[in-house]
Amino acid sequence: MTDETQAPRTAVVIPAAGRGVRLGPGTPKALRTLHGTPMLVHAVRAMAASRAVSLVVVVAPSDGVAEVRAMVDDHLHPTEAPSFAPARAGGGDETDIVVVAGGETRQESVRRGLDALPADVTTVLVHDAARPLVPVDIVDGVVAAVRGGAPAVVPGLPLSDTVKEVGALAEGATGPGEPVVATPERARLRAVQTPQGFDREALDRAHRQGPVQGEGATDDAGLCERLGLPVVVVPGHEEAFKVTRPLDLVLAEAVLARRRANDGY
Ligand SMILES: Nc1ccn([C@@H]2O[C@H](COP(=O)(O)OP(=O)(O)OP(=O)(O)O)[C@@H](O)[C@H]2O)c(=O)n1
Ligand SMILES: C[C@](O)(CO)[C@H](O)COP(=O)(O)O
Repeated sequence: MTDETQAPRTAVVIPAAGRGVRLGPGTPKALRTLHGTPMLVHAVRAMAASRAVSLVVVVAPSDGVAEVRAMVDDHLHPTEAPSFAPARAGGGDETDIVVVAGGETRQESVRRGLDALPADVTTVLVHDAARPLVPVDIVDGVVAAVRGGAPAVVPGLPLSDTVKEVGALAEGATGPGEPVVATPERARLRAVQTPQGFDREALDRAHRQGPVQGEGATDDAGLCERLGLPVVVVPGHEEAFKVTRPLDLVLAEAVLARRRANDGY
């Protein structure tokens, strides 16, 4: 329950508890470095660059909470101050950072982050640590859409590939490939990114509903769709891509190098 007498407050939950299996063996993905800085720190900075964001909840690997807390303090609280003042577009207040332990799935990690939010938070963003380079304009666009009345907002981009739906091969069957069962109309598809933005009450409700069958909900907006809530897509950005496979690391380093050359980032 939120206190209507207080100013609306926006918080971000950053799930960062994944292992990064698709990236290959090594340190958990969110703790790997890009241009010498952990991916998670890039992601926190990207969120805190928005004037709207006053609290970030980082969801760390359950065996790495102390390490992540120390990393956050090293990179973002160098003077032991209780909160950190990021380089915001246009200046602004400071951002508090809380670190909590994650779960076995992304969905469980997000729920644990939601459980850590104070009562006065009315708008929640959920942002993958694995999307460290999202520009602040995208964050602001999502927040504006939620504050404008949309209960669930996702940034998205049109696809450049044609997408095929495939069926499963019958048990024991062999064949030259997976059978194609449909080709959805590409113009109506969007590849969705994060941060996804929500009315806090709607997202809490979506996370409290029963278990999801099959692959599960691969994003938080999907849980809202199951409740029948309207979800809208706002423009995403190509630099908000998810670092998933080794080639994505090469792209991320190249984007950072271009930013550094262009504006000394
Ligand atoms: N149990 C989990 C699994 C994922 N995540 C987070 O959810 C985001 C998106 O997930 P993904 O890119 O799939 O990350 P991983 O699960 O680490 O990757 P993989 O599936 O390759 O192991 C990441 O920031 C990841 O840290 C999480 O907090 N808790
Ligand atoms: C939430 C997400 O980033 C939206 O595209 C995506 O669904 C996460 O998927 P992952 O398999 O957990 O990386």
